[in-house]
Amino acid sequence: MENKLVSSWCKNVQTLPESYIFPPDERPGEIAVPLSGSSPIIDFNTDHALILQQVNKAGQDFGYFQVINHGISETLLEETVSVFKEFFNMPAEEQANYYSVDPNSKCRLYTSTYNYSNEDTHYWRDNLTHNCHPLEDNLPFWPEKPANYREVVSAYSVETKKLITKISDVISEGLGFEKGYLGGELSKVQLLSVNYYPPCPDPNLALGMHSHCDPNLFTVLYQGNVYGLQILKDGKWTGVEPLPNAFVVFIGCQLQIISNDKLKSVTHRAVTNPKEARVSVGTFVIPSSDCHIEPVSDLGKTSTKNPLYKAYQYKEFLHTYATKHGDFEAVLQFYKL
Ligand SMILES: O=C(O)CCC(=O)C(=O)O
Ligand SMILES: [Fe+2]
Repeated sequence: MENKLVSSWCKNVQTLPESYIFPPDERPGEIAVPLSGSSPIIDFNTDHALILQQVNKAGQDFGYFQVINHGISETLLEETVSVFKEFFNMPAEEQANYYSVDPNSKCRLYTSTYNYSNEDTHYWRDNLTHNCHPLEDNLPFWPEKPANYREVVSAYSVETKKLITKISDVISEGLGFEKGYLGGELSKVQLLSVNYYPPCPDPNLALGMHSHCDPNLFTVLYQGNVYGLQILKDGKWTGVEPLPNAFVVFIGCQLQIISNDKLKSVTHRAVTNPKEARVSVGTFVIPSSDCHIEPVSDLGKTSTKNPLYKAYQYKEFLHTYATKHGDFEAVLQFYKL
């Protein structure tokens, strides 16, 4: 397929092309929505019991939280974002080497969604996706340019893996499971998904990413310092403020089901802005495709007594999620007992 990346043609464009203008009822409207002042921020360098309590509360009330003092250096975060910016600013001929909409390809560079050719309206974003671990198996498929891509992104993947284990353990403990319960098959895959949102000529008419819940276990997102992320809270789109060096953690659909609705998965999307390119670096923690998923009671040993959802294999969930076009409410209804 022809290279349609927004980053490869948008620099010469002053008005938003028709195919990026959403119908009036789907537009983000005034983008200066109030940022969520009560946004849950959790300091990972504090009392362990307090962290467990805060993670549980945020997962129940908000479906996401921001983590500060997580142990990943500011320098590495800056270097990582700068490598991705360079990647998305390479000449179109270079980018074309990585362009792929094949969901089975080991490294995918595409624009809007995988469904570009059938979309009514396109999203103002490009995306690069590849697996991270084990590094030695996956690294050969990663971009070779910019020259330091593999070195910097390896370091980032290793550090985020450590953070993912910390987060996974506090969520496990907070739910009353033993430490490590959410590791293993439930967290088998670490998928890197980098979004690039170039400055947009008319952010009130366009969207960067569609409204969705993450279908996986949980997601760790570094959104840098440019605003664009919004969550749907009490029926209103609310901004998630970019905090210096913070990670946003989203409770995924699988955690909502495993926790029998104790934790909630929150609907979110991305809007654009006219001035600054925005890079968001998502790491999706994903169960193996054969992984057995069901609501689990305390200590994670037996199925819960009053399960709200029936058991399934993760790959079945993905199939249902696709047939329901990512509508999580409809998917939940499908698995409801
Ligand atoms: O760009 C963002 O802030 C949102 C990214 C996101 O929700 C995702 O990649 O699933
Ligand atoms: Fe997401």
